[in-house]
Amino acid sequence: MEVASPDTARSSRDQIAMVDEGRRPSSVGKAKRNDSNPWRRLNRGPSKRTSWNRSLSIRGRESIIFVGCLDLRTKPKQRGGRKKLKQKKAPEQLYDFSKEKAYFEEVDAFELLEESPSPNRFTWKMGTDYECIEHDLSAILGRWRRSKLFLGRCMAWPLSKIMETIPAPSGYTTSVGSFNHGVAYSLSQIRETSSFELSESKSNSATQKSTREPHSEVASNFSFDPRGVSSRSVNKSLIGDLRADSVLSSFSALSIKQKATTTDKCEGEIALSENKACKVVEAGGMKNLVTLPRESCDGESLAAFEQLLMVCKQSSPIKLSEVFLNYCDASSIIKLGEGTYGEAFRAGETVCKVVPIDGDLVVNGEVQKKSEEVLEEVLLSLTLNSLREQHKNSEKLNSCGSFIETKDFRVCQGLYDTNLIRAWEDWDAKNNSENDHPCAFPEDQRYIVFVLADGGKDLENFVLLNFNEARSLLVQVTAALAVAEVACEFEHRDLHWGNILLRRGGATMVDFTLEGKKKSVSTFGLSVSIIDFTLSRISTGEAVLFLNLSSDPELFKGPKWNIQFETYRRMKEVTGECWEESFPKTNVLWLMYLVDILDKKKIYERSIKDERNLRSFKRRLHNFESAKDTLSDPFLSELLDD
Ligand SMILES: Nc1ncnc2c1ncn2[C@@H]1O[C@H](COP(=O)(O)OP(=O)(O)OP(=O)(O)O)[C@@H](O)[C@H]1O
Repeated sequence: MEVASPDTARSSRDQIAMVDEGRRPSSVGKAKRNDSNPWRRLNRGPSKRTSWNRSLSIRGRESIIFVGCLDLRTKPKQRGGRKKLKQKKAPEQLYDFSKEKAYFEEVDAFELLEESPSPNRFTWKMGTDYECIEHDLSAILGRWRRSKLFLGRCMAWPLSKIMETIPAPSGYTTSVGSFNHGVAYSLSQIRETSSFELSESKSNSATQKSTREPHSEVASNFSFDPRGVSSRSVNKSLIGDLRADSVLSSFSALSIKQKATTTDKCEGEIALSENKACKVVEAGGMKNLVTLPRESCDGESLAAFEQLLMVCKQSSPIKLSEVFLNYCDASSIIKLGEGTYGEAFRAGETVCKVVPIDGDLVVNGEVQKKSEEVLEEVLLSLTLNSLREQHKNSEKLNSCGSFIETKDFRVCQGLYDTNLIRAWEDWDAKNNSENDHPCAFPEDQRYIVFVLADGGKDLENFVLLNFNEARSLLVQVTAALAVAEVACEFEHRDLHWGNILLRRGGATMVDFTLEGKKKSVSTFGLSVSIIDFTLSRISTGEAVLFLNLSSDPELFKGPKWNIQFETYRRMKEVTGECWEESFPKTNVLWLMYLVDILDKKKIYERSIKDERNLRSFKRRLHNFESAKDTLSDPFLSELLDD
């Protein structure tokens, strides 16, 4: 039982609400600890966040880039019951890498400092409500897309093709046909000479490299089931004129694990180095493990990290304190809330969400996000921001202002700032944080800071006054989802009550444009902001960004009685686990969840008739396939002005 605290314009009587304690991984951190919750007690472990509430870092954001008929996604793992994906054909022809080569040369030659003025020299663009920094979404997207394309194409090759790209010493040929045990090839890159050496090893347990140049580093390890393999010649030259080291640096720039099929019908996995080591590769019942030297790892996140720096217009990471000083006095910083990944602090009129990235330290029971995942989240946020920009331009077909505005991003490095620690501890004393103390971060810890507009208080902790507010909330959320659905096939996929922020005192009407039609919603003084796009799916027009939720089975194992977990399970049914495809019905599922929350978990002034209307709306929701469809329901459309 939780006594909800009064909000600015709350009614005179105290409102008491039962609080739903079972929550999805990422929202656990938003909840106050409640020892009466049996689920929590069951899972109390040494770490504050427990295994069931682990979430996204083990999944990793994925993306598909549209290139003609090429599908450059990483293939999802096949599991029992999963719908087969429509596989687009891998390119039959060898790809012409000249453009990508030119791009990487351009990147190599790129002088960050030129494009990265110091933070003090930013040009500020005055928005209607607050200042924000201009981001060139298409340039960022283009840069990201080119690098993904390059990597995707390299990885789209069948294993046999990759083998053919390995220039062996003249006349070097190997036959693998007669082996009846595991075979692993280690591809060694000798930087000094820009040439390669293929080393072969045969072992039942672990790969042993038979030859290794003193200056070489293992860039990747191929392993496959040798059964059925006849023989293979590897003395082929590289494709086109692409330099071999470019191919390898692209391999090491992202950690990708992908099935590859040789022309000899044997299957195997290409495992690329991920921090410190190549993955364990299992094929044909064999396990092969290759440990990489440290140097090969640092390059791995470089491409994404450099792009992040570019997005932030930085030449190098800055200190956390430098970011906050842009917005407020250090002493005025207060912590507002926490999630599995981020700590949200108020800094003046903005909210800075600090997310540790790229480190080895497990934080809040989670592996830290990688630069490449963050980069895609940045792209997603900017795409949603563009709906706001369009909002200012009345000519646009689809626009709305209900997704939280991301004003800026910053890459930081160093110890957690003392003022942030003070704010963290103050919050902990009052709210009993579920997150790890930030003192644990090492000196070289990197962070991404999302500078956001202040959206107010989350629905879980906000006290609604009356049915009009509840209804307006539903209309505003549905309208925002409908606009984003139509504009960029957006699905939030995690719209629990911690991710809807509310504040009072705004305009009496909010406007949006849907398919060229301008509409307004009565707010009854309440304005809604939707946050946290970590699980969201979006199509930027050139790529689909999504998260393979099936990589984290825990997400679907929450208690049966919990509507939030039921919603994840329903999403799984609706999508058939094809998370990359568009299923606007998932937005409707979250609207059903919201109606349930407003019906069962929130207390506010409402009549019996209001309750009946809300429940019959919920029943009708089953018939809708998208938020856009839902908007036509009279329960919502009565609050809309054309
Ligand atoms: N723009 C904002 N304005 C006000 N409060 C915010 C804002 N962004 C985040 N918060 C607060 O911080 C909390 C955590 O934010 P958020 O959900 O984005 O973090 P997260 O780590 O991504 O969460 P998750 O665990 O869901 O992945 C929110 O529930 C909210 O209380």
